[in-house]
Amino acid sequence: MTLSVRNIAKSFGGFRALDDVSLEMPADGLLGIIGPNGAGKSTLFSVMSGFMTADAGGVSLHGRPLDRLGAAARARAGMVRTFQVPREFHHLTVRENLMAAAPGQIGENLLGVFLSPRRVSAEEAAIRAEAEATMDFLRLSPVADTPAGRLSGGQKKLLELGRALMAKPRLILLDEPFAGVNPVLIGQIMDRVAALNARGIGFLVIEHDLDALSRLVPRLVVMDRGRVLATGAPDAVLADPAVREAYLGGAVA
Ligand SMILES: Nc1ncnc2c1ncn2[C@@H]1O[C@H](COP(=O)(O)OP(=O)(O)OP(=O)(O)O)[C@@H](O)[C@H]1O
Repeated sequence: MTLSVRNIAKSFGGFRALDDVSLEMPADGLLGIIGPNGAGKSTLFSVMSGFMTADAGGVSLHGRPLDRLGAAARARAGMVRTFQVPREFHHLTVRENLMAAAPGQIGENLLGVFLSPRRVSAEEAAIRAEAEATMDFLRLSPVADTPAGRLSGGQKKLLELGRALMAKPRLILLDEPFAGVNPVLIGQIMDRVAALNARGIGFLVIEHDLDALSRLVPRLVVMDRGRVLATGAPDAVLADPAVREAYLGGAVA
């Protein structure tokens, strides 16, 4: 089973943010995406997850083209993304944020409440149980009743991962999961991602912390100015002179 990105192009005005980007990975794999600021990494995630439409090219998951689907439908098809700046509801608690992220709630549809109140409350109980299990898995239970706005940077990233998990995805696109996170919580996030991957959930991870990312993923894609510059094992890719030149202007240690 494969995630396949073929010849994606995306321009903003006259500026080509993505220029013929293709990549492929096993849908249950772990792939890192690196590159200098403005390389097009987040734009690629936006196009893949259906938050933006591509000008050309396509994405398929398990051979199924996703291009005609919006973000919610792609999430139902198994692919969800997180954001560089977490998008939690600040005033809601951690538990409420997780429950609000569950897709396809009958209770959201007012008619459903009148037609099948029992189904609505059964569904709410199931979502609540799922939120508890997710908090337990991510070790967020101690802050279950804390408003998300009061969490540390790392806890917010864990909550962002938890909100993605509530959609029961097969593949998660993580945008900078370690940015602004202290080293202890970076270790915890890495550990949880590895545990989820062992259960068969695939990950694409955009990250500037090359040290942490290289420990997490077996394969990296390097992007530069909207194109894929190199692909391979972290050690080999980071030793590539073209990558060193493009990425941090040759200053990769
Ligand atoms: N909505 C938009 N409108 C106009 N230009 C955009 C838009 N989104 C991104 N860009 C531009 O496209 C380019 C790629 O941006 P993108 O955020 O994808 O890069 P990135 O590799 O994720 O960078 P960073 O590592 O800094 O997050 C940048 O020059 C950015 O200014």
